[in-house]
Amino acid sequence: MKSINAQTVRTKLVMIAVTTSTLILIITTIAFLTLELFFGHQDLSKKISVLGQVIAERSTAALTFHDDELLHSNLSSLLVDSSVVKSCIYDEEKVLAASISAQKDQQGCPQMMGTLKTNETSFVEQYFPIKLDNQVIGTLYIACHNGDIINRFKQVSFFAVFVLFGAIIIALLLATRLQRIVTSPLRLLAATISDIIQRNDFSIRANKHHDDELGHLADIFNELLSKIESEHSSLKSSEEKFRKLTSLSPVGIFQINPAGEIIYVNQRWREINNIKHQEPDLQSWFSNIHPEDAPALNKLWHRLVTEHEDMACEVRLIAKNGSISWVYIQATSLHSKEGKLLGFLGSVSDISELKKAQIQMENLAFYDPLTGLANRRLFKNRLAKAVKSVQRNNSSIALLFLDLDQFKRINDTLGHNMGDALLKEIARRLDYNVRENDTVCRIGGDEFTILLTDVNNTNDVRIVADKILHSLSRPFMLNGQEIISTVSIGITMTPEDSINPNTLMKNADLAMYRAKELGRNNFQFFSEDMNTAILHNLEVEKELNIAIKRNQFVLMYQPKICIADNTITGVETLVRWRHPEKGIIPPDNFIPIAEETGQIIKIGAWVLEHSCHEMGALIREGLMPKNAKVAVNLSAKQFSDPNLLQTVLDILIQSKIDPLNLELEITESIIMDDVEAAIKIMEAIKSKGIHLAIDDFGTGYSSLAYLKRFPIDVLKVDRSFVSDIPEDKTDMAITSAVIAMAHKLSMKVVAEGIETQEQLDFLRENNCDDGQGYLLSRPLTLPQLHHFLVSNQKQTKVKSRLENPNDLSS
Ligand SMILES: Nc1nc2c(ncn2[C@@H]2O[C@H](COP(=O)(O)O[C@H]3[C@@H](O)[C@H](n4cnc5c(=O)[nH]c(N)nc54)O[C@@H]3COP(=O)(O)O)[C@@H](O)[C@H]2O)c(=O)[nH]1
Repeated sequence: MKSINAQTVRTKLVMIAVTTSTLILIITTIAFLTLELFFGHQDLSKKISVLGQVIAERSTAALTFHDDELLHSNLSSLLVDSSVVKSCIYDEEKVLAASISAQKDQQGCPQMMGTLKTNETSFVEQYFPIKLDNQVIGTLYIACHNGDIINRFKQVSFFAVFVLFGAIIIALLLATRLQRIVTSPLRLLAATISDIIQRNDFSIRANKHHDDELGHLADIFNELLSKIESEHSSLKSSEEKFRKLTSLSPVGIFQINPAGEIIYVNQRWREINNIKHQEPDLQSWFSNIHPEDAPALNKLWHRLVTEHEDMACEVRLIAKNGSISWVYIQATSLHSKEGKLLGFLGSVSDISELKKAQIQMENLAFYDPLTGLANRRLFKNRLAKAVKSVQRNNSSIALLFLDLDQFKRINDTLGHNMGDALLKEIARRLDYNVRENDTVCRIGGDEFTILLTDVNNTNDVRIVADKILHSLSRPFMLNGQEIISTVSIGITMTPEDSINPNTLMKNADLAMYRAKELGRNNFQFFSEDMNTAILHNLEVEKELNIAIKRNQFVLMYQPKICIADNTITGVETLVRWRHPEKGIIPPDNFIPIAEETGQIIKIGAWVLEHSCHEMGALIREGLMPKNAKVAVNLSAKQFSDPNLLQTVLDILIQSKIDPLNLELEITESIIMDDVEAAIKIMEAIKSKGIHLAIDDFGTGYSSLAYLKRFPIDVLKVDRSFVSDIPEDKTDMAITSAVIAMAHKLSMKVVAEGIETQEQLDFLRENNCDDGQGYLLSRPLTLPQLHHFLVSNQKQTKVKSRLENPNDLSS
């Protein structure tokens, strides 16, 4: 038999209802029957009491007068009542009269008063004192049989049991009916729920039958369903969104359950990991990770799984065909509201392209894209590290600073592509000539640096530098063309020279300049005197500032003479610095410093202004021919100064001379520095009618192709060619060729540094236009020039008179 808890609600309801009703009925019946019994007895007692009192009173006289007959008659009257079984009258002790119902009494009256008490349950007995004047003279005993009461009780009990059973049956029927009222809505609710579950349809609603608590329950249930339905639909739609998003996602998405099994991956994940159809599993996925990246990933993964720490890392995946791709894996743990671990969600992105770009960027950041060598940044980095290690290991390193000689010329004459090809080849040769531990770097343009580590002494470095010079001195074959390129190398050593990377760079740079000064294609070790030179230059710079402010410059004028007729064609202005303590300082001692510091702009303007002013005065005074020219040297910085032309024009206006009276001398090397830009500047100057001269021609590697394009009026043959005439036949040949070539290009030729008559004669024979040199005149101060011009004029007149005695005008 099932326990009550295991019973259905229906059974429970019926059982409870029936049991309750039965119990109530039984209790009620028992109470009723008990009362029935009790009241039966009470009625009987009352009846005996009334009868007893009446008979006791009526027996007083009979007893007083010993009237037995009356006593008997009184007692007999009692027997009229069918319930009275016996009645007796006693005097003090013994029975005086008795009336006994024959059918009902078996024992008769008790003989003695003392034995009157009895335990007889089937009788109701009472004693009544018979009094006379308040004196008990006897006792009336009445015993009634309770058989009627019992009979009645039995009948009532029978009826009650009958009613009880009837009531129980009715209760059972009603309980059955009642349980139906209660359980059928519940059953319908349960059916609705199972329907919803089976059909997974949250739009189904429970029917409400009555407006009672169950109806309310149906309402609440339906309300709950509405909520679930809306949440379900929003869950569905967000799930749908998630599915769509993940299917469209360019990122691979994966989900892992707490047991570590992959339970979801999107299409992109499959594509990235090259797992097309098979069920994805974590182990085989991780087995594709590059062995070098696996430990880091495993560590992070372990932390994710054990400590639920979010992870992100970049790893390489190896495909079946061996190709490698970079992926970025991110993962996080998922928890329920209660904090229970639900699993892990992660993403995988293919970052191969990004990595490629990153590597390229890194390469760009640290390597020279043209040559593939380390760039300045990487070099500085390595130099700083090397210097530190030198300090730790007591070793030595050497820093070589290389600058290609005349690279610009190659670039300009042969084109940038050729220049690039040359740089690449030079880079290759440099790299070839050093050890693997050494660093070769292109720090920009045509400048390279080399870091030689583990150097024992300067001899080691000499050997490398020699190797490099030798290697680069071999001709380069580029695009079928043979190119010669040399390099100047400055070398500094650490810790001897410095342990500061910046100072080392500066040292090497200085040494390289010294190598250039010493004729290029050589190497020089840094020495302290180079630093001394720097300090000297700084001193000069400071003093030049004062000189500019205090007008400490003076001009010298070196006349230019027409070689054919010895007439003055003009002067070249040569600046001097009249130092208050050091005396006259020649331009070579301060112009390069002024050029480097930019002070040349102010000094140059001052020279131009005074030159033009004096020339104007000399022309106006008639000491100079109207077409005479004052030649002013322009430095590189002046030439490229964007304000140059305006400055010159302003000065021409102020000094009131014609542009034709001004000639600007530019060295060949200035022009060759940036040919195209130089041509533009020269054309602008030329367009204003100002003459242009190439100074020091023959030293600056300009080619004929370029010369043709230069808007030049005068070509000044460098002193170095003139000085060896007539000893050096080559110089003579070059000088005559230059004169011829210049004439072909409609240029005038001025020969510089004429010191001997032979030189002058040679130049005259070769049709050189003008000459300049100590033979003709040293540079002169303004008063000296005045004197020179005056005496020259006189000489010219005398000579003219001698040659043309009839000409009165001269
Ligand atoms: N940018 C500027 N440069 C200038 C200026 N003034 C001069 N200079 C340049 O300084 C260099 C040296 O000039 P200087 O010491 O004045 O020497 C000049 C002549 O004195 C010297 N010269 C002339 N004739 C002879 C000679 O027969 N023999 C000989 N040994 N030297 C001689 O040559 C210098 C002039 O040369 P150049 O300019 O090439 O014609 C010099 O390069 C000047 O250009 C200035 O204001 N600005």
